[in-house]
Amino acid sequence: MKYDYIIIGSGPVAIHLRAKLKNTTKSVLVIEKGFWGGTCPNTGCQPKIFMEGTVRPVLASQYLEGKGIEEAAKIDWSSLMSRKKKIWGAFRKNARANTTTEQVATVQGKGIITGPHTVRVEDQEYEGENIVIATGLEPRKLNVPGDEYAITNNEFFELDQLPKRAVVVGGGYVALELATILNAAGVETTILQHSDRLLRPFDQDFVEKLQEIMEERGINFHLNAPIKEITKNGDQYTVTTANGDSFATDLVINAAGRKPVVEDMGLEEVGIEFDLAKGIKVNEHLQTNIPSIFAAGDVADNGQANLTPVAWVDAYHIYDFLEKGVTKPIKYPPVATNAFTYPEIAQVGIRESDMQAGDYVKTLDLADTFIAIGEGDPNAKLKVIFNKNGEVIGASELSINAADDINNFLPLIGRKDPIKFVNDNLTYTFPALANNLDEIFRYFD
Ligand SMILES: Cc1cc2nc3c(=O)[nH]c(=O)nc-3n(C[C@H](O)[C@H](O)[C@H](O)COP(=O)(O)OP(=O)(O)OC[C@H]3O[C@@H](n4cnc5c(N)ncnc54)[C@H](O)[C@@H]3O)c2cc1C
Ligand SMILES: NC(=O)c1ccc[n+]([C@@H]2O[C@H](COP(=O)([O-])OP(=O)(O)OC[C@H]3O[C@@H](n4cnc5c(N)ncnc54)[C@H](O)[C@@H]3O)[C@@H](O)[C@H]2O)c1
Repeated sequence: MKYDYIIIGSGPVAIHLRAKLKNTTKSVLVIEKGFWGGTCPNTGCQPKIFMEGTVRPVLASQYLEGKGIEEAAKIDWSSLMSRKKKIWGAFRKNARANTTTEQVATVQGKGIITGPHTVRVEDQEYEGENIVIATGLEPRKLNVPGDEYAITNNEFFELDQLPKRAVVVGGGYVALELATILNAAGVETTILQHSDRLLRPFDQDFVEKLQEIMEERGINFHLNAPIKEITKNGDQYTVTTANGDSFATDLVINAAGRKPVVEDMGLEEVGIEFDLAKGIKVNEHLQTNIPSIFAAGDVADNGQANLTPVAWVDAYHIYDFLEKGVTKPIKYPPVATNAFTYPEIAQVGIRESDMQAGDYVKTLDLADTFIAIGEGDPNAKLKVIFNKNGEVIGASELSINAADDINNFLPLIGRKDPIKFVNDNLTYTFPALANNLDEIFRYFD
């Protein structure tokens, strides 16, 4: 069978590429070995943000207990999970059928590349004018005895029962987001991070403050604590670190990073260049060293953060390059990112620690703003970084609304005249998060 496009992996890359290809008569085959829709709607962003919908008001009520709220709310895990499973169960059931159209064929199974234009699934070979590898990331093994006892994000969003205690291995996005949910649900939560830093892409002053706030809520952090082994005794586990400390627990979560899905899928045999840690090597059009084979999204070594909107940008570029004849190299817009902790921590552009001579930072204590006072967000802070010409080159935020507020800075990144632009063009609703811009640009200058 012959197609114009074969996409291996049905995640955000495939979703956005096939949406664009709807404008054409090109035939598409999507191959998926696991859940249709990929990581984001099955084991990533979407179940996470769904659970945040309950976690946020519960934590907000804790902060405001005795300050306007009589009794803080509590999470009812079983009704939360049954609502989650109802919504995502239906999604999983229908996702493949919703992908399949007259234009888009679907195959369930593992795609193995056999040549510049061919992909095999079990005994069937498919031919593609273009092949797009969009196989994403998967949890990295812990490489210690007892690794098999640890669950990952793949199982976390299915947990029927909450443990009394949980040990989360890792100190990145997944570790801190899952720890936030567990702690809000009343689980005694311990984070074991092998190095001395958490959440590397973010402003480290804010990360330290976040750690302090999470510790005040009862989350135990152990940095410089690489784990040595996990043992099981009945229903309990013991996690031992190289420092000789041991932690008894009812659940171990491996959140120690994810690796590109590149193995055992024909890359070596066909001669496609890749790196086990960074992913598949691509040029400025996301082509691999075999021009008919592209790689996009998390699995591509595209120099970008592994985020859903980046996967969309990749999909759009492949469409523009192949269907519109656009020859300009891929250009990523400023990519904003946020860890869904409580408070949240967000970043776009450069951080204070990346500043060069002549750059300067303006820091705003958002805790004094009416929204933060009302919502109970005493640690809210914002930093905006400017270069010597006054252009905005970065913003960092720690606040319960950081994920949304950071987006207000996106249109200003790289602007030569941010103050004039804000003054001349933007009159926001008041009071609202965007008034933080007023504070930074109008009252400071
Ligand atoms: C817990 C968690 C939370 C996250 N939260 C956010 C967030 O809040 N915001 C954000 O921007 N990003 C978030 N991410 C990252 C986001 O999920 C990814 O960046 C995004 O899903 C990448 O899309 P993709 O299409 O490249 O790959 P994926 O969505 O990973 O899809 C790859 C698909 O390929 C399939 N596959 C692999 N190998 C084969 C093969 N040989 N044959 C057939 N199919 C194959 C896999 O089964 C998978 O379904 C989160 C990730 C995790 C793990
Ligand atoms: N909110 C979001 O946008 C969001 C949420 C989740 C994931 N993601 C994306 O998915 C990617 C993967 O997330 P992640 O949290 O799995 O990875 P990560 O790279 O963010 O974090 C992995 C963490 O584990 C630590 N670590 C590595 N090996 C370890 C070991 N042996 N023992 C203990 N700790 C160890 C690392 O130092 C790091 O802190 C992220 O980089 C991000 O791009 C995004």
